[in-house]
Amino acid sequence: MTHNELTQQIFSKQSYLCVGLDTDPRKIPHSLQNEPDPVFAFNRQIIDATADLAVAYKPNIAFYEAQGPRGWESLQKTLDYIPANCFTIADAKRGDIGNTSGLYARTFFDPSAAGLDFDSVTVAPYMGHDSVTPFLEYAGKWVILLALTSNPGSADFQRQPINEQELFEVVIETAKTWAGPDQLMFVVGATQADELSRIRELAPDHFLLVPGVGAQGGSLADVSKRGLTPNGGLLVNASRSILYASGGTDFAEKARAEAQALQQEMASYL
Ligand SMILES: O=c1ccn([C@@H]2O[C@H](COP(=O)(O)O)[C@@H](O)[C@H]2O)c(=O)[nH]1
Repeated sequence: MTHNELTQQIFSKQSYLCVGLDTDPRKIPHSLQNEPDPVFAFNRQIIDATADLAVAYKPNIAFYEAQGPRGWESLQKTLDYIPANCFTIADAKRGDIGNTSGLYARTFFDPSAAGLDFDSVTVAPYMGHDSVTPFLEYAGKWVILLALTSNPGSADFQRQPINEQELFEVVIETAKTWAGPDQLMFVVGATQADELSRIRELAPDHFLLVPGVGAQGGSLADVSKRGLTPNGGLLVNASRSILYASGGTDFAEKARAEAQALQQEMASYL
């Protein structure tokens, strides 16, 4: 999906919601446990309940890898089920020497390899340009680079001063020389909303993927006030607060209600 297509989806759905598919088999309602693939059965109902409210879906790969081959099968079925008008994110946080990154890129972007055809993958910047560029070689695919993450440990390295900047600022400025806003986004945690104005000065045209509203307590209002651009420019993710809004048979209905509350608030900011 291109930058323009994503922007169009945001304005037509009046939403910049990304639903995180962090599906933990231990949290799936009992009513689905006897399904042949409980994870896919759960995801399918979540997608059906939220597809008109969300512009993106983000399966976190850890939840699928932890299930071994069954998990990869659930991931592939889930990805195939996501409607074509929704942007897809493999939240895998990959990055290695170039030769190895090339294989990670193939895994998520080349359907003839592992069967997966994501629009984007999250990548860690720590190993530098040659660990990121193999992902950028796939035309039409996106890298979403970790910049300032939502967790407390983000202070350990990302906030360290370096040449009168903080490390996350150096990451953004440097990575902007590797790819433009049509292929590169940055991850900024919703819990870091205070830094968003500064980040917007550095990256006025890049999409930001913002996880951390809902279970992590980030403020959608603060993120939107500081991060929205005339083109939208944000994908705000919520995972647990939507997926597990109810543990009962009404889980899809309750997930929809959570997603709708976020979408309606987003519409008021657009
Ligand atoms: O800085 C980051 C980067 C990634 N994540 C991921 O987003 C979701 C958040 O889940 P919630 O349940 O809404 O808290 C999860 O997959 C994280 O691994 C992040 O939270 N922060």
